[in-house]
Amino acid sequence: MGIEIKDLTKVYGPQAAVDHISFTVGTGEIVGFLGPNGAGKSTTMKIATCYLPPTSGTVLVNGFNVVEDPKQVRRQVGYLPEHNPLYLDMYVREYLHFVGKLHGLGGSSLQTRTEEMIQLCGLDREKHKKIGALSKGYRQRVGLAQAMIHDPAVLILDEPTTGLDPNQIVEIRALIKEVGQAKTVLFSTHIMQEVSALCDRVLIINQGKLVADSPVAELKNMGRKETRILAEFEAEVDTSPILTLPQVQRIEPAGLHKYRIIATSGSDLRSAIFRLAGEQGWPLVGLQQEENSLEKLFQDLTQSKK
Ligand SMILES: Nc1ncnc2c1ncn2[C@@H]1O[C@H](COP(=O)(O)OP(=O)(O)OP(=O)(O)O)[C@@H](O)[C@H]1O
Repeated sequence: MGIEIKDLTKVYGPQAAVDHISFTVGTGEIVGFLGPNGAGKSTTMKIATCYLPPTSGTVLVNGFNVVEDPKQVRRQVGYLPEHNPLYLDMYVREYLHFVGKLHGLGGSSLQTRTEEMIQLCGLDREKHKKIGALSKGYRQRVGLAQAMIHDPAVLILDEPTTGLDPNQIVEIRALIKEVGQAKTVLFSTHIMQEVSALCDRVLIINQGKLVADSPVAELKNMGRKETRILAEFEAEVDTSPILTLPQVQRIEPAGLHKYRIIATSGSDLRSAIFRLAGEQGWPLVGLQQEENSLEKLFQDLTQSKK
């Protein structure tokens, strides 16, 4: 079931911050939500977590409608908002207890869930501190712990790694990956490597409109009219026999003893080139199919519409 969004629009005055978007996030999927500043990511996430009403369209979270059944939606969903508002004067454990109680937990299940979240989110060493005394990374962990305390099936995380140092980024990503094995996760980010590292699928939104919804691997080949293979040799070689391979269009120099072989789209010529190198006695040391960079693709999809 996961998240089902159909023809969602949110209008602020004259501006359509979200403009007729539709997508689904299936159970057990981790999906990255990308877009430039002001594209409509947070607005979409706030609607899916019942913090904002939609102007029109339908949003279902695990089958429950955000407008008709917000109580059920809140039970199904854990939300880490962009600015992660926390009560800085509360102690970590006290705060998690407080949030757990808001979700209707009590007695031993409240104690157990709080301890589980402290362990899962790596908060054990910091659990006796006030939230105000924690570093940004640890506050983010508290934010994740509060989002998961009621064991929701769906997690919606708005820029969960923004402002963290590289070590903390790696740790929070690992945590998302771990919890994502059992839950549906939609998270927004500006970091392309994060999408490659974490996601099954990526959504790109620009000026309120969805401009891509695709598996990460497919996205890397999107818009590509040709296949490019980078071949590296130990010494200079006469590459003209490569031009006789079917589908090869041209060869360009790409550095010392390196050549970029350009072929028609969809053809993977690596094994043919490997065989040819053996026949010709070429000292081949590297053979690699080049992918689109996600950064470039993101620019293409989000700048052309401005
Ligand atoms: N309460 C509001 N009133 C008026 N306009 C708003 C309001 N909230 C958001 N907007 C506008 O809606 C658009 C989408 O904003 P949103 O916060 O959803 O973008 P975003 O993709 O999350 O951006 P960022 O990456 O910068 O967080 C922006 O132009 C923003 O100024």
